[in-house]
Amino acid sequence: MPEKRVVPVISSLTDLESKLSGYLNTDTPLALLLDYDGTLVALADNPGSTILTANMKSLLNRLAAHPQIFLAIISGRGLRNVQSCLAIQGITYAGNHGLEIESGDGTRHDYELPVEIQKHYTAIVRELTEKLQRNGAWVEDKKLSLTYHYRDTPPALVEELKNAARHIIESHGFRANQAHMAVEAKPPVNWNKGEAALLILKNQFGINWTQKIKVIFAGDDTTDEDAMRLLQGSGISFRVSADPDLETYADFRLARQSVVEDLLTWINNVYTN
Ligand SMILES: O=P(O)(O)OC[C@H]1O[C@H](O[C@H]2O[C@H](CO)[C@@H](O)[C@H](O)[C@H]2O)[C@H](O)[C@@H](O)[C@@H]1O
Repeated sequence: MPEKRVVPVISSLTDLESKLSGYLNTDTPLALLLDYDGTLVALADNPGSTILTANMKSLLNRLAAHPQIFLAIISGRGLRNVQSCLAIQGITYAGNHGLEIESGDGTRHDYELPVEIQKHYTAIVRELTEKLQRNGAWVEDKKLSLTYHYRDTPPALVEELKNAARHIIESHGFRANQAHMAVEAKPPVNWNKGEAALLILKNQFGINWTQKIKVIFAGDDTTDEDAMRLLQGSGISFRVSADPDLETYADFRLARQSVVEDLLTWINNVYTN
């Protein structure tokens, strides 16, 4: 059973070139799996205000177009939402922490939530909205999972609202995950970003994908740890965090979100030089 631990940090392109020298080569295909918020874009005040920089967009488009690179985005956002944020055609997207997946050719995989769980979801949205959508906090209803945001809540009220939200979520049997200035409510099913990543890789490369490809995953949040855990030993994963004491299932820590640009630049350099 893998365990979380403090891992080496990467702070620059030079670091990547030295610490991962030889991991990638032009003869071996690469599956590049990436989270969105806090990874491809800096966190913003509101989910509608994230900015994908021109250089990141250009790097992602170049990587997506490379014949040896398979690109998938695995996000906590709703599927259509994250697709519209990136607007890159022909790649695979997973939304709602992997509950809904659409590949580049339009093939879908939708995790069927049992009716009982769907009823609880509706009840959580109603209860959170009625009781706790106040003092700047709000409910992002993504139809399969939700995010309770409290970024604009006065600090003195945060603990109270957060605890009350967790209580409502858990009283309906849902999982409450701490996220960035938010609590994510996820259905109690054995499906997460890690399971979604494995399914995407199997569908794209077959059951023996570990023998055919290199895999890189990057994410910044607690929900990304599921992918880091399940990919341990079969790929290399990176957790974006400024915390030197952070314990993670990833292989490396990226010191800040801007180092993701270095990661994409490094991959682009390997495959295009
Ligand atoms: O899995 P991700 O792609 O990282 O999505 C995780 C959640 O991201 C969004 O919330 C977070 O980012 C917002 C914009 O930067 C920020 O305002 C908020 O405080 C963060 O929690 C998104 O709104 C959620 O739906 C995603 O689950």
